[in-house]
Amino acid sequence: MNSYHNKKIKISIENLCKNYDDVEVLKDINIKVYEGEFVSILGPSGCGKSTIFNIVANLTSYSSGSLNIDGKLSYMYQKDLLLPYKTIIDNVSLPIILKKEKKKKAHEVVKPYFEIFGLSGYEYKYPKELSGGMKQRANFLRTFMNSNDIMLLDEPFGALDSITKTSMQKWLLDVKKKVNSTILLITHDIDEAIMLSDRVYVLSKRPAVVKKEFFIDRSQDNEYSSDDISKLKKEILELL
Ligand SMILES: Nc1ncnc2c1ncn2[C@@H]1O[C@H](COP(=O)(O)OP(=O)(O)OP(=O)(O)O)[C@@H](O)[C@H]1O
Repeated sequence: MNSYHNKKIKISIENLCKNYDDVEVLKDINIKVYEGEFVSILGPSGCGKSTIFNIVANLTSYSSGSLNIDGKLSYMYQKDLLLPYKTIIDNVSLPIILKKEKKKKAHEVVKPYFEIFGLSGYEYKYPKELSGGMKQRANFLRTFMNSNDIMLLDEPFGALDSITKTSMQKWLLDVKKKVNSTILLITHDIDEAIMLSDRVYVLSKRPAVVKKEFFIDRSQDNEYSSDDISKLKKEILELL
C-alpha cells in the first residue's frame, strides 16, 4: 500500500521459525507493523500466536529468521495482573516507580490519563472493587505507562463476557484515536480483528504460517456495509 511507504517500520519479523524440541510451531512467519498502526494476528487456538509475542518481547528464542524492533515495547497479558493489595493508581504507577521515580511524582504523571482511559473516580479503589472491563482498562493503562510506543496485547478481552467485550473494543478504538501508539493484538475473534485493526494477519493451524493479510480501510470516508463485513468474515473463516 502506497500510504505505508513513508512510514517507519516498528516491528519487522522475517522468515521466523520456531520449534519446541521436535514440535514445529512457527514456519516462515513474515509480519511488519508500521508506526501508529493497529495490527491483529488472528489464528486458531494453540497455533503459536503467544509464541510470536514472546519472541518479539525477547522472552523466547527463535530457531531461525530475523526480528527487528524499532522502539520500546510493552506487553499486556490476557490475565489481569493487577496487584490486589494496591489501589488502581498505585498499580498503574508501578512501571514509573520501578524506574526509580517517587510515588508522588508517579501519581502526578499517571493522573491525567485516568480521564482519557475512562477511569476517572477509580484512582483510589482496589482491583476487587472493579468490574472485569474496568480492570482491563486499568491493566491497559499500566501497560501504556510502561511504554506507549509499541504495545503488544495478548487477547486483552478474552476473559470478558460478550457485552463487556464489545464495549471494551469500542473503548479501545476511542483510546487509540487519542494516543498514537503502535498496537499489535492477538485474537482468535474474527469480529474483534475486523472491528479494531488496520491490518489483519491470518495464521494457519500449527505450525503457523501466514495464510493471508487483510487491509481494513478505517479512513473516515470509507464505510463498510454489513454485507462487506459478512463477506470479509466468510473469507477469513474459510482460511482458518
Ligand atoms: N515452552 C513450551 N514448550 C513446549 N511447547 C510449547 C511451549 N510453549 C508453547 N508450546 C506449544 O506451542 C504451541 C503454540 O502455543 P502458543 O501459546 O504460542 O499458541 P497460541 O496460538 O497463543 O494459543 P492460544 O490461542 O490457545 O493462547 C502449542 O502447541 C503449545 O503447546
